[in-house]
Amino acid sequence: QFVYRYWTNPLCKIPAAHPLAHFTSLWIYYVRWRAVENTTLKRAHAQLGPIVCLGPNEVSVNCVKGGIRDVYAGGFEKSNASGTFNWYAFFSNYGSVDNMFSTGHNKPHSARKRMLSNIYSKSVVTASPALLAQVSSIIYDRFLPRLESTFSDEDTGVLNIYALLSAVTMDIVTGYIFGLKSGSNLISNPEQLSWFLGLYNSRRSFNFWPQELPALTNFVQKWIGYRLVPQWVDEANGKIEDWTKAMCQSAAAVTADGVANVADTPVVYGQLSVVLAKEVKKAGGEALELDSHVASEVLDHLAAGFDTSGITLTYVIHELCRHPEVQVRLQRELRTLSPRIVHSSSPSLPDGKAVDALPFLHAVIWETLRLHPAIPGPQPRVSPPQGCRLGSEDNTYYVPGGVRVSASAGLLHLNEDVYLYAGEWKPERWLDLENLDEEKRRDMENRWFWAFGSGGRMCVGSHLAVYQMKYILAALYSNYTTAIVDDNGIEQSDAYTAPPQSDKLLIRLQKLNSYPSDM
Ligand code: HEM
Repeated sequence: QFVYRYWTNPLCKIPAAHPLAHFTSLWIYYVRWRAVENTTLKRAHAQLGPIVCLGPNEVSVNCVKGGIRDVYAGGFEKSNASGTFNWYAFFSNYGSVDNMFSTGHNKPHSARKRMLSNIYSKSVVTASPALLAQVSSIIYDRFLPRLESTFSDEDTGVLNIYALLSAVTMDIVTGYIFGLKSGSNLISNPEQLSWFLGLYNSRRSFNFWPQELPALTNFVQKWIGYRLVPQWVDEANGKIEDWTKAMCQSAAAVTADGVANVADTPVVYGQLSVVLAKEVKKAGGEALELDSHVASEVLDHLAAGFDTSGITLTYVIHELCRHPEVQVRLQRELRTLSPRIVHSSSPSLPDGKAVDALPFLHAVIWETLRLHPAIPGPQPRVSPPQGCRLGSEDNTYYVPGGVRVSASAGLLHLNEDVYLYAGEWKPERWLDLENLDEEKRRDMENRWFWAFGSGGRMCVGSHLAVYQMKYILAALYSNYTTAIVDDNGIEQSDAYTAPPQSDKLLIRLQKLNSYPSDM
């Protein structure tokens, strides 16, 4: 039967990433358990080409045509038809309450996405008076004073910038979701920041069992009484859920009292709770249910939003420290902003459009998203019931329905034909793109650039992410020069979301105005 299954499986024609891959999934599970999946896939694609077989029911693709264009723009679902496989179900909250990200099937997913996409669109984000007021307050009243305070520390100007960036991005994202009054203030509360990061980061190494083998994980716990995931991980999740619900309740109270200050507008929470309330009413549901649905959705946004943006900013800063000449060029560009983002300008910020239009700031962020994507790992989908053909133009293979298919930004971004010297950080590659041949430009900018994914499940928060990252970097480098103090363990973790292995980057700030030539 084993041999029969092998010969009748169409995937056995696809080059195998390992001699066992055509026969069993054990090999790829072992790779995932050891947390070496990204490295393993990189090697496999380099040796075997743009499509490789990872198991009897699984392939990885690393091309645009016959790859991400068909799978992601083609609307492959996250869940199989029977609903027994959905890798993203792990991201539901409050005891399996789904959100947009965790929803397996496309129809309910698009209904939820329609409720939210307008408030995260580029036009709304760049023109939002509430967001501008929130970012102004967070930058001038929290972030710049926190940076300044490092000069009264014993180790003058030295700080773990990764932790602070997690705090700024969380404060901005929760500010937009819940309003400034109800959102977090992790920048000014170092104890709350360590409490939150402790809970959030400690769970990572336990993702494998519940995410890859949820049925086995439940079975072992129920029938053998052994927990593959320790109880304290559930408790940590519970505390993060309670923290989020408290922010929801505060935003509801602020709304009920009438929002007095534009910065306190709970933009996302406000819209979502109104639209979902209508849905629940139509379906005849309970108020309690509504609260959990709203909370599950916004918890996913705040987690997705702070983590990925904080990781990206950490690598921008690390690269800028390693390339002081690029840092000087960026600082020179930031001096053209009006007003400049220095303390004396408070509370005015330059217009979002002006910050967005700075070409060099854009280039350093884009090059970092390319070389150090915050989500470099595979994004699994399921082939449609009728099957499909995948692989590069001259070499395509039939893939039957129900097969796990994925692509990875960390691999697509290393294509030397599209990004010359792909392994090097070269922000200048993003400048003067209009001088490039149209096809080449589209390859670089759209087709192969995949930091935010593509298709219907693409990142809904990409414009908010870019908006906040630009303001944060502009504020930092308008005031300081940065240098590395300790970057041991800065290499990205081999994971779906990939923070620095050490969870830290120690840098030293030097005030810019101490350099007359920089003024
Ligand atoms: C540099 C920052 C960011 C990066 C690199 C990033 C990347 C991504 C990627 C690659 C996906 C698709 C993942 C998959 O399908 O496996 C995604 C989805 C998503 N992201 Fe982001 N993201 C960022 C910031 C944000 C922010 C600020 C938010 C806040 C709202 C956010 C919210 C979401 C949500 C809700 C989804 C699910 C979308 C859907 O299911 O349709 N992300 N993100």
